Amino acid sequence: MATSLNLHYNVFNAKLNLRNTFSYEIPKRFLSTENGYNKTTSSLLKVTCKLTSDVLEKHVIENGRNVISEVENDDEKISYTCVMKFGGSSVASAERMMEVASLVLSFPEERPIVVLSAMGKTTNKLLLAGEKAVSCGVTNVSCIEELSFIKDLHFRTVDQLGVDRSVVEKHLVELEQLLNGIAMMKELTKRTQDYLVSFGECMSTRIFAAYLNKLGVKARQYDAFEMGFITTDDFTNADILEATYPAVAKRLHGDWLADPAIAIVTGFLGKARKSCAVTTLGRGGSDLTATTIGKALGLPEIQVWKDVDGVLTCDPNIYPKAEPVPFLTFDEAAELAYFGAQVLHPQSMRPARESDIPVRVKNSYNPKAPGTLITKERDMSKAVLTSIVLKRNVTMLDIVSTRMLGQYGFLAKVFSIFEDLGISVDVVATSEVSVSLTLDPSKLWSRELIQQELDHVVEELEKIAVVNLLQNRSIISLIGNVQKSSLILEKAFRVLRTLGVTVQMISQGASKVNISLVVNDSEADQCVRALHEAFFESEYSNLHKEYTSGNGSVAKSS
Ligand SMILES: Nc1ncnc2c1ncn2[C@@H]1O[C@H](COP(=O)(O)OP(=O)(O)O)[C@@H](O)[C@H]1O
Ligand SMILES: N[C@@H](CC(=O)OP(=O)(O)O)C(=O)O
Repeated sequence: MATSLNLHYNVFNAKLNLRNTFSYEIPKRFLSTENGYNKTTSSLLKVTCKLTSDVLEKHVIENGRNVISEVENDDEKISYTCVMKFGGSSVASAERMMEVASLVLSFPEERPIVVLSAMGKTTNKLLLAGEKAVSCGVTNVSCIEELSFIKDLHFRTVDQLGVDRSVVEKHLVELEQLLNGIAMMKELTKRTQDYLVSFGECMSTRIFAAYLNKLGVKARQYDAFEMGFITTDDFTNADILEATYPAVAKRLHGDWLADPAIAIVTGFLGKARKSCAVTTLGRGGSDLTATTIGKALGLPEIQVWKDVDGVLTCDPNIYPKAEPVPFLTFDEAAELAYFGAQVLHPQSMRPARESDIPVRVKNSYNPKAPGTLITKERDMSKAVLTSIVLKRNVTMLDIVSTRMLGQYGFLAKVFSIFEDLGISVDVVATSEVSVSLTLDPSKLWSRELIQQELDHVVEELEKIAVVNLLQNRSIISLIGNVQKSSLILEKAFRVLRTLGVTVQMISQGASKVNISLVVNDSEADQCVRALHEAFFESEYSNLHKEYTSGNGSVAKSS
């Protein structure tokens, strides 16, 4: 196999000095006559050189591209070929773990890194157990229902899988000790909360690795906080730092070269750079773990396995007729996740987009379904609406200038108030003297914006403006081709008018893939269902298809 690589010139040089050999073709533009390249030969030159972990690492860091799958080695491929993330629902029981194991092993040509979330609803149970421990008193910790549930689930799972109980015993003892500590201190800090929830992923990965080993498949378990995931110290919502990429690449490649084994990595976790304590990446953060590993190793594909047939046209819990979306761009997926589609972590697209690695969302309950492929670009010529997303419990502010400040000064002051208070703004619409905006309902991913903070925002804004605070609003985001915004809006407004719903704010995002509408919370579900029917099910959707394929026009057909 000889494939062209976007090799950096000096990496190419470095590679020529090596002993073990592999070969690939390098595009002419990356070659120099200094390396003995003869310009009269073909545009691609086949190069033979040695591969070491240093070279792999350097190449991956400098090029962000996959070498592993492109490298030819006479005997075997060199290292990992793909990352597969399985969420909590995919590993909720022993039965599910067996299915995931057979799914992983059904790709014998792959050498996967498997990222796992905690089993089922373990993270929620751990959080609840922590809250109960704060107030239940030390003597009652062992009676916390959620602790018993977690113990039962994990012991039952290891027993059913036929692996030794010692795989999780130590963690379950430590978990109870931690809950005792929380009960004693009558306090659950965010730092302790992160340590508490980390037990979920630490146990699921240990069980799964032990099970693969029992099957005779060599697997090695990794705690992300011990293998190079370095984050900010923002407990419960930490950001991954750049140093993570080389550290993770070095660790995984080094271990593979020393002793090849399937890697089983805890999702969602990291290690705080300053305090060195365990951090979490925000709820649903295992998706981000997977894309980070994909980027670190420059893998050809990142697979995210869920309990649905891919990213759907809307949340199936709101409307069960939601259908899979076959293709998405990174921008669409990021916008969709940010505006509330639970299916992907809001930050998870960033590493994939930065390294241009396709992300495939698949269903572990239905592996044959094609799923959703997320890439940098896709053919948008026929795309109108891709998905409808709902974000509930949004607070909206109408801020009208008292003209104390000029136009620039007014907007600058408004946004500096939000910055000072550390509150994220979602959707914004401005006129010369007023601005309407919505606030992220969870200033931090896990915590509600509290009334006291809102009062403080209003107090600050009232120094320069007349402020109207509107709560219990929802943002309906129409993700799709904003080039067709007239068509989308025409149809959306017709639907909303039929329902008698007043749209309180509209914003067309700079991303060019999102039009957001603000409505009352109480009307939101009904709007999503009606919009879904109109865009994806009714004769209207056929009208769209006709229109977008150039066979008709809205004016003519309507
Ligand atoms: N647009 C959407 N497409 C697909 N799933 C969605 C969407 N919006 C919400 N969901 C919900 O997200 C769930 C999958 O996300 P999540 O529970 O985080 O998966 P996992 O735990 O397997 O990673 C689905 O079961 C579905 O209920
Ligand atoms: N277990 C964590 C991390 C995660 O990503 O979970 P899931 O993949 O099940 O959404 C959570 O519940 O938030």
